[in-house]
Amino acid sequence: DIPDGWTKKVSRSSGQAYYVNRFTNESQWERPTKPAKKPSSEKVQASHLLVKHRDSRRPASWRNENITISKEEALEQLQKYIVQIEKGERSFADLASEVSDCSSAKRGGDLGPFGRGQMQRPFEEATFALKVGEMSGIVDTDSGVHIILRTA
Ligand SMILES: N=C(N)NCCC[C@H](NC(=O)[C@@H]1CCC/C1=C/[C@H](COP(=O)(O)O)NC=O)C(N)=O
Repeated sequence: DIPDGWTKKVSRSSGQAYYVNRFTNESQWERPTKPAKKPSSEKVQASHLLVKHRDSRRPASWRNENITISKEEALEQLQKYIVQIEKGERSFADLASEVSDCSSAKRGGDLGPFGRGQMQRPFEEATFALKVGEMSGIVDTDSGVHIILRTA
């Protein structure tokens, strides 16, 4: 029969067998060859500074009800913020609270603890790859362009 963690089902439309990962509920046509992986329950905590642009999924924020800058312009702004933080001219939280286009700006950019599957994938991958206390480079999501500071 099939490896642990998988359920075999038959597609009503095609009569084909398919396999469901009991932990993630993801399904696949291919017959699984190894046990289904349990998503780790590991939590991380991070703050971010988000600069939205006209192609953002929601081009509006607490500080600007109609965001029209181009993605190129947003990247230039973010690059300047990175330099200010790396030179120690501004703290991450201080700058995020002033310029971040996310409501988390009110909390210095803090998003609170989160596990896998909660944030957009590029943001999640970048955060989980950081050590605690480390700042990311520029991370691109449907929300806009971000820098991330992992805090826990
Ligand atoms: N669990 C917490 N704290 N809140 C739920 C987060 C939902 C999550 N959000 C994101 O992935 C974006 C990118 C990283 C942070 C983030 C914040 C967005 C960015 O702004 P928006 O594009 O939404 O206008 N504002 C709030 O959600 C998602 N799966 O869409």
